Amino acid sequence: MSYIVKELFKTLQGEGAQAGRAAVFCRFSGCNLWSGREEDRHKALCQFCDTDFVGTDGYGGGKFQDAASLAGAIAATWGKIERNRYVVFTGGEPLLQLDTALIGAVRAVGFEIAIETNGTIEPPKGIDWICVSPKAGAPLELRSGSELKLVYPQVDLFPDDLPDVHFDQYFLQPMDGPDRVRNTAAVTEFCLQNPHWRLSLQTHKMIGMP
Ligand SMILES: C[S@@+](CC[C@H](N)C(=O)[O-])C[C@H]1O[C@@H](n2cnc3c(N)ncnc32)[C@H](O)[C@@H]1O
Ligand SMILES: Nc1nc2[nH]cc(C(=O)O)c2c(=O)[nH]1
Ligand code: SF4
Ligand SMILES: [Mg+2]
Repeated sequence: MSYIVKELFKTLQGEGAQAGRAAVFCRFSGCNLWSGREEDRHKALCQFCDTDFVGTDGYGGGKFQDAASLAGAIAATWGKIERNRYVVFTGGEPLLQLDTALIGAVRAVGFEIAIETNGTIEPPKGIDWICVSPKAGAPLELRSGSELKLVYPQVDLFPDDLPDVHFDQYFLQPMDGPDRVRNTAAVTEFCLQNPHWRLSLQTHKMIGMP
């Protein structure tokens, strides 16, 4: 299977429980909840996306013919350090492309594997860290995993509206955009009143990391 990748870069995980950890981010192109075109945003199911995932023109992006070649590019992006190898598959929606072949290929070169997903697609086996970020109006197929990271506020999707979910950790992430400051204050207050939820800040944006 070939893989269409928007960008491939080394950074620090900016969000959630693994924030601050060095990682290679493999951003797959394409999403099932928005075309990625601005002219479509107003009619998309997910309308608040902060990411360009269209095409293959980002840093390290491209079409990779097979799992071995993409795993090789991920390993080259990480560099020679052997310890704590960590790759985060994201997008776009990574579960449109991530498969057992790629999971096996990156594990074979020593990587711990994480995913950032909107929770609408069942993942293949073998992922070490599953971060699910539900979207209002989209079916939530994935109801368990390592962390649930809910962008807040979303119309018609409140933290306690998520029935029958079983995650190890629960995060609220202020929606970035014109109301970021107000949204951050709202998340802070919500977490003070509901202490099983924790604040997730997009720290990479604060320190100028991709
Ligand atoms: C760009 S998405 C890609 C992965 C997957 N499609 C998803 O939605 O989880 C990566 C993370 O950024 C979050 N995100 C997207 N737009 C955001 C925004 N405007 N403010 C805060 N977080 C945002 C998503 O909810 C998700 O947790
Ligand atoms: N540094 C950094 N951390 C991230 N955590 C989730 C991200 C994403 O876009 O999936 C992301 C990202 O784009 N950059
Ligand atoms: S589901 Fe994720 S990648 Fe798709 S539009 Fe929403 S935030 Fe962006
Ligand atoms: Mg991002």
